[in-house]
Amino acid sequence: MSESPDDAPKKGIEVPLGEPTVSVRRLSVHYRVSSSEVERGWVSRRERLARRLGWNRIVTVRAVNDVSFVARAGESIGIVGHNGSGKSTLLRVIAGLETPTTGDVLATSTPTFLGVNAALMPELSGMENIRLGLLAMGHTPREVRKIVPDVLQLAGIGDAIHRPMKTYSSGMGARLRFAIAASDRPEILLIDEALATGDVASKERSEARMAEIRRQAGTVFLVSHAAQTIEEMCTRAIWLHQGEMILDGPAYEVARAYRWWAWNLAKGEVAKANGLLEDARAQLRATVVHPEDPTTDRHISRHAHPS
Ligand SMILES: Nc1ncnc2c1ncn2[C@@H]1O[C@H](COP(=O)(O)OP(=O)(O)OP(=O)(O)O)[C@@H](O)[C@H]1O
Repeated sequence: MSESPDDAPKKGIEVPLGEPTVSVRRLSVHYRVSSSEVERGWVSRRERLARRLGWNRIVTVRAVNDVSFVARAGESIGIVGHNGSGKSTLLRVIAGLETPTTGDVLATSTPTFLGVNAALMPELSGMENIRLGLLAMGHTPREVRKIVPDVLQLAGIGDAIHRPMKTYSSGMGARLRFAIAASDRPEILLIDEALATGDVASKERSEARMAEIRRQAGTVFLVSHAAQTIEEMCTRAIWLHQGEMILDGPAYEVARAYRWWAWNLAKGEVAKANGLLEDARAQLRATVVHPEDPTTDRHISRHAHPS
């Protein structure tokens, strides 16, 4: 963890809140996997012994565990947490790419998902990928011609746009994917780490586009390990830890709490870090809004999952 604690008070981004767009209700995603596949996280003594003896048991990984919240138009929500905390799984369920074990997600429109591995073709040039991507998003060839200059400007990768994508750096690829997905100014945009690799200029363009989506009463979700990215780009943040929601609040507050916890953990101050987790949980319990409350989701009718 390269980040250090920053105690300077931050103002954060403030936006007027609109109607609910996404409601996540008591969502859990549990995977049943062979014990030898579980590499990360805590392993019991019994499990260690079983592995040493070569026994293979089926264990449950609680990737997301009983998470609830309501997102509103005009919000950009950062999802922050350590490796394996459930960030990508949560985003995939909101995108409708994965079915939850229990709970559900309601959304006012189908979210646009922008993953690090969004399917672009490495052999084709950036320009060809833009055209194909836009056609795949349902645009007509005439619309594609109109939209391409906007995507090129947002991607900002110059002449490299005519080179095969397999020659791009991960940052260039990420910017291109963001530019294609954001060209639609979707009502609900889900981004998985794609912005973390950009340089300063591209980050500013991405930030401006996210602000524009927010102004048009859209909702943006951004998954990142980097508390700073979340703080700079989001209005609100959710901290996940081992699948559990630890804190939900203004991005600068959550980013600061997360950073302080991660810093203590990195310094080996485990007891202090555990205490900070407990404090954050207590704060969440004191502020939580229950999505079961009919007033919070009365405007949400369509299920996020196409099936
Ligand atoms: N398809 C799967 N089958 C089994 N376990 C999975 C699967 N997908 C994710 N997991 C497990 O679920 C947990 C959460 O994974 P997830 O990728 O959502 O975390 P993350 O916070 O996005 O991690 P990272 O920051 O490392 O990308 C991890 O323990 C992971 O190993």
